[in-house]
Amino acid sequence: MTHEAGWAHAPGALRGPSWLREPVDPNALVPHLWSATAHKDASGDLVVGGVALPDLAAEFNTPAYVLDEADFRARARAFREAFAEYDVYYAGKAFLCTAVAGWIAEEGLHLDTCSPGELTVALRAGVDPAMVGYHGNNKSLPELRRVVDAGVGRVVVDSFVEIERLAAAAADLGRTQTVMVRVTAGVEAHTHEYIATAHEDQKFGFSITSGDAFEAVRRVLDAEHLELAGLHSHIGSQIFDSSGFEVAARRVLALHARAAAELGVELPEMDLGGGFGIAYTTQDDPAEPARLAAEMTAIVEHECRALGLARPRLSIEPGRAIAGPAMCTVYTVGTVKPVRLDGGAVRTYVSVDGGMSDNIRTALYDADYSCTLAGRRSEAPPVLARVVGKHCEAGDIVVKDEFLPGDVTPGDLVAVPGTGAYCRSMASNYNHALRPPVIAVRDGVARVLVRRETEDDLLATDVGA
Ligand SMILES: Cc1ncc(COP(=O)(O)O)c(C=O)c1O
Ligand SMILES: N[C@@H](CCCC[NH3+])C(=O)O
Repeated sequence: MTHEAGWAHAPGALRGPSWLREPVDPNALVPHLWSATAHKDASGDLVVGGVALPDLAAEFNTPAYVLDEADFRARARAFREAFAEYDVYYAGKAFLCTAVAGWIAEEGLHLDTCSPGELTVALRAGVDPAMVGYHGNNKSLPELRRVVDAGVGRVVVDSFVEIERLAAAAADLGRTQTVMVRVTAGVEAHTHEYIATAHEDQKFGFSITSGDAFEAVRRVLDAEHLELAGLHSHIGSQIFDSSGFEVAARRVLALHARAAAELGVELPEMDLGGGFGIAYTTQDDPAEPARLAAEMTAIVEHECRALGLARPRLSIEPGRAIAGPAMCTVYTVGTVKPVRLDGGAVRTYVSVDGGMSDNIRTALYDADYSCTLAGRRSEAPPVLARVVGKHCEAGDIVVKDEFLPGDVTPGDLVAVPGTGAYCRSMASNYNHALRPPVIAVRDGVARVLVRRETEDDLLATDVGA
């Protein structure tokens, strides 16, 4: 059923951004935006992992993050299999909890961490420390001592002072620590400025252009208790094609070649980072891991041949592409407010019981999301809606533009797909909001991985008057 002649297309009606289309069937899902097990049943209930979201909402309340375990595992496995000759590090910053760290280990992936808290979760889950990587642009000496002491497989260094600290920590503990040097390859990733990381004017890595990266290689090689494995480059996030990786690989391998020529060392490893994009809306068309693997491998092989280098062992660090599509957030609608704009068009503001505290990405990166009614069918003509939260900010927007049935009403459930990456992990207690639980669903069973916060949790850190 289409709604080309529907309410939303009445003269003066808002049409939204040019890429946004009215749903062909508002009672169906756009499959590539949802986790693999998600579908709508005959009554319009959204079912994920065999669990109907109205049942889940009744048991666990809303808002709630719903994690499709089979989908998460399948994506992790797809990366591991497509990049079988690589080490695949799941970037835990996207979403991490003890259960998920365990799934990553069970699926045979490495785990990338970048804070003491993430490392704690990995160790608590029983992940082999040798399978863990450690990142960060400001690691303290006590932090590095702990990392070395834990036996973390590799540390990616990001500054000269850190090389000194890490060497001191390793010497002190009588260990040899494997190290990667993070370099900025000078690539402009076509993504939001705040999530691009390989251009020169930002905080991460050693610049190849300025010579700092070569100097860092020299210093790590000179440090008695450090073992240099290779170079690391992460060009940014939500990247859809391999052209940025191609330029980065070429520049990083040129530095491998310089190290071989001038310092006499062939570096055995290279990491091309994460950043693989996912579909948040119908405008996004991400590449499959197999295609990415083939393209990236071809690039590296070609460059190595041209430079006369043996191909280094490769690694990557996908986060979003594994966790993102595996999760959705379910909310309850609290109010519906048609707002008449200049020119007479109407935007329907649908307020839900969460917002920027459980998904900051719309406010922070101007990110686009989509959504659907999750608890009933509707034949009402669609209206252009904006799904907003309950925080004290006009920018508290979850979904900027989406067509929802015109009869959307308080009490309806609304689900937003693609919230597995950087939503729970960047959630806050703004306005003393309680961070929502993460509920794993699989084969008809729902289980809590992270429980909902309580007001007692909030008060626990407030020591009182
Ligand atoms: C060093 C590093 N590796 C991996 C990632 C994961 O990126 P993504 O979740 O976009 O794959 C990030 C985050 O951007 C990162 O900074
Ligand atoms: N947090 C960002 C990506 C950058 C994270 C890691 N460097 C996002 O939500 O897209």
